[in-house]
Order: sequence, then structure tokens, then C-alpha cells
Amino acid sequence: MTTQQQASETKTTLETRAAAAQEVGIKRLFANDPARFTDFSASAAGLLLDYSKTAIDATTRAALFALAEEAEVEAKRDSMFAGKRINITENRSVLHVALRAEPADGYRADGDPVSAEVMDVLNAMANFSTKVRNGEITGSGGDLITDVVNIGIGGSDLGPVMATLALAPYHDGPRTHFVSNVDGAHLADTLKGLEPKTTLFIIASKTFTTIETMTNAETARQWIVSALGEAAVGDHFAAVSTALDKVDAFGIASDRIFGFWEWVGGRYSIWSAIGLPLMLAIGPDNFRAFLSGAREIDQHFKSAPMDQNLPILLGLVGYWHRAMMDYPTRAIIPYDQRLSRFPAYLQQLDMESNGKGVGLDGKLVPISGPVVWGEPGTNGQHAFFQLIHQGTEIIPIEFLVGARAHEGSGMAMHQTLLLANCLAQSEALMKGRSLDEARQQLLEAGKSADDAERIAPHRVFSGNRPSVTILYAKLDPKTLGALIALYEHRVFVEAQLFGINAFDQWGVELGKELANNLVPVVTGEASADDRDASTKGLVAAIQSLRSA
Ligand SMILES: O=P(O)(O)OC[C@H]1O[C@H](O)[C@H](O)[C@@H](O)[C@@H]1O
Repeated sequence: MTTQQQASETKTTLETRAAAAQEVGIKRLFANDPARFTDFSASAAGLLLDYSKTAIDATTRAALFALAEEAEVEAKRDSMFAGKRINITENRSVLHVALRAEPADGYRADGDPVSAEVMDVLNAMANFSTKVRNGEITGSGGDLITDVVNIGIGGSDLGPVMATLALAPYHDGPRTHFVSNVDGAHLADTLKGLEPKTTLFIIASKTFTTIETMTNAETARQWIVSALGEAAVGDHFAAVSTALDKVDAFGIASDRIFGFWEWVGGRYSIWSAIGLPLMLAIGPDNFRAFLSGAREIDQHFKSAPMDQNLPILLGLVGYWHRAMMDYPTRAIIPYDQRLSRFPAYLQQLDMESNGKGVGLDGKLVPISGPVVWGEPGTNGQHAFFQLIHQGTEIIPIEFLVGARAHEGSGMAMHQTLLLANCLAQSEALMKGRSLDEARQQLLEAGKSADDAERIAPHRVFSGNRPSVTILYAKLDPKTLGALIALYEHRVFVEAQLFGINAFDQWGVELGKELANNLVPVVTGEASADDRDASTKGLVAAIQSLRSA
């Protein structure tokens, strides 16, 4: 059979299975296979992935593996790990895995070993963090640094925000704050209650040109200068960037500049010096544990056979739901409050990687990544789970939950209720409630036959709604590292199946270009006459409101 014939057969099989899945549903799969949980789950690096509550059966899974073979997922994975320039539109390697590697892993960017420089930066971060945390490095007046303010946006913000919150139980350093929006409210509200003499700013920007970050950095600089004088700037700033020349121009001392490399994408950079605020909060040892969890997933992704390979399995599940079942979104629902910013983090990781319309061949692609959204459980149950259970749109859910809490036995009931609710939601989505069951329940509650008949249809749950559950022991640094790396590689797998480049982000450019042109229009220095009628009308309305 030729490659084309094989691909065509795989496509036909998957389409047939998708049609059957609409009919057969998920419930029936459990009835037919009592061992379904064992057959459709896999574990690695302390993570258990249960994908049995999806409509994927053995035939479908075999076809998905065939699809992965045809898309050369494993070969392309090996190219990424080998430092090949797979980011073809920016002609760059993609080597965020090198940031959490051990020297023996021997990663090379375009043939050049990278381990030494990675270790140098990691050690410089550890040295700096230790001295800030123990008071050897102080503010300009000798005061202990009690508050760190990270100024960055996108990949220079979302990862540190998410990870710092996720690892709150491990904080034993300065308090951390994050400013990202150019809206003055963000910096103003953050600085309220902070003391210039005990505050350290980290200016985090891969390019050191992002207007939000540079505007916030300049205002922060003025805040320090007006309180402590120009000479104090050096003691109250550090910087993280690849653009070391631009940082130098800002006036930050070289021993407070932590670099990273072009082969690290912004949304893949939490492992780099972008993670400095996290290291300041939890210390170098916990940060290294965080890195080790990610490395464990890297080693697993590189070597595990497809049917045990968590990133490949999760990628295939995602592709099945998006491309074959035609579900436009997926919801990330952590039953872990400290992962409350994980959905937002994954929005950038997933949607900025796979939200593309053009493939590697420069031609339009029929489909690409889903809309990613989510909020923690149990809160979601009191907000949008109505639609998830009874709406006309099917939304695959990805539950994340830890078996153990950080809180002691005095709060054991909290974790019990959290776990019970997480399990109940995925069971309810799968099993649903039939019309007969709804009617019977109403009769048993004392409703009249007429009322039961009238109300029952409103209380039916279709069931057969897919979810996966990722279970871990406890949300510690190693587990968080593994979880993030799992999702990074899942995005990679889906990108190969969509046939797109996951590592550029040209789609963020047009808005920025237009914004720069509109600045003088908003200030009134330039006319809006050549803009479209809507923009013109809005500018006029803004100006009249601003002058009221
Ligand atoms: O870190 P910076 O260079 O300031 O970039 C911050 C963000 O800017 C853009 O929005 C890019 O699309 C993001 O990928 C990046 O994380």
C-alpha cells in the first residue's frame, strides 16, 4: 500500500469512527469493556492520564497512532530535541527542553552545545536569588528586599504568575507581584502599599521592546528615582532578556541582567531566567525540582512507545476532539485552586502556538488548534457547567486534580469534597440522566404524573460528553514542572497533526502596528480622517468624553 493509500485509509477509518462515536457514545464503551480504565489510561512522571471517558476505542486509537506515524510525529520530535531549526519562518531551533536538562543530555542548537551557557545563567540566578533572600543583596539604603515586582507581559508574565501561585506553599522569600497591562491601574494598584526602599523590579522582556513592558518599566524607574534618587536605580532593578544591548541602555548593571536565547519561545520560557521571580519566591532548590519534573517528561516523551506516551496520547485525544469530532473549544478545569491561572497560561501556550491558518507548506490549513479556556473547579460548577452538561455545544473537559492537599488533617474534608466533586463531574458528563430516570426521580420526589411529565425533559442529561482526568499525588514543584512540560509537548504533537509551525506568532503583529499609528490620533496630534468610519466615530467619542 502506498503512503497516500495508507493516509487515505486512516482518514476514512477516523471519519467512520467519529460518525460511530456520535451514535454509540461513551457509556456503551464502558459497558462493553469492564477494563476500559486500565486500557485507556497511562502514567509517567507522577502523572496519571485517564482518557477512558472519551469515545476513543481500540480501533480509533489504532487509527490515531497510524495518523501520528503518517505525520512523522516521532521523527519531528527527534528533530526538535536535536536542535534543528524547525521554527521555519523565524529560522530558529526550538530548545526550551535544554533549559531543564542535565549537562549529559548534550543538547545542541544548530550543532553548538548549549548546556554550559544554560548552567551559567541558572547558577547566576541562584546566586542572585540566594543573596536577595538572605539579605546580602539589599535596597539602596541597606533594607531587606521584601517585595519583588515582575514587569512583563505574555510569556514574560503568564508563566511566572501561574507557577508562583501554584507553588504558594513553597514561598519563603520576598512577596511577588506581577504587572503586565499598560493600563496604569495595573502598576498603580500594585505599587500601592509598597515601599521603594524594599522593592526590587524585574523587567522581563525577551525583546526588550514590548511597549507595555517598557512603559511600565519607565514609570517604575521614575517611582524609584523620585523616592530614592537616580543613583538608586541600580539597586532596585534587574532584567531578563535576550536583547542585552537594549537592557544596557536602560541602565541595569550587568550582574543583574539574566539572558536567554532566541531558541526559547516566549510562551516556553518559564524554565529560563523568566522564571527568576519564581526562584526568588521558592528558592533555587525548589526551582531545580521544578525543572527536574519537566525533564522527566522530556525523557519520557523522547522514549516511551506511543501507546504509553502521555504527550502523544493527550495530543491525539486533542486532535480527535478538534479535527474528527469537530469540537471548537476545550476547557481546562483544575480541581486545584492554586492552578487557577493554568487555563490562562495554556491559552497562550496553546492558542499562540496552534491558532494558525497557514501550514508549514505556506498553504491554508482546513483546521488548527481549538479555543482553550477554563476556570477552577468546584467554582465552574456554579458558573458554566450548566452549558457543559446540557448545552447544544459539546466541550471536551480536561480535569486536573491532586490526591493530596498541602493543608493538614484539620482541613481533610475540603480535599475529600474537592475530589468527590471532580470525579462526580466527569461521571455525570459520561453517564448523564435519561428521560425515564428524570421522570422517575420527580415521581419519587412526590410530583404529580402531569408535573413529572412536564418537567422531566428539562432534567435530562445527554451524557456521552467527553473528558480526560490528569491525576497527581500533590501539587509540588516537580509535579508542576511535569504538568507544564506535558502540555508543551501535547501542543507540539497537535501542531504536527495540523501541519503547522507551533513556534512563531505573526498574528500578534498587525494590532501592534495599528496601535502605534493610533497613538497620535488618540492624543489629538493627528487626524482620524483617513481611518474607517467606526474608528473615526470612536475617536471622536473618546475625545469628547475625555474633554467633558
Ligand atoms: O517577552 P517580550 O519580548 O516582551 O514579549 C512578550 C510577548 O509579546 C508578544 O505578545 C508575543 O506574541 C508573545 O509570545 C510574547 O511572550
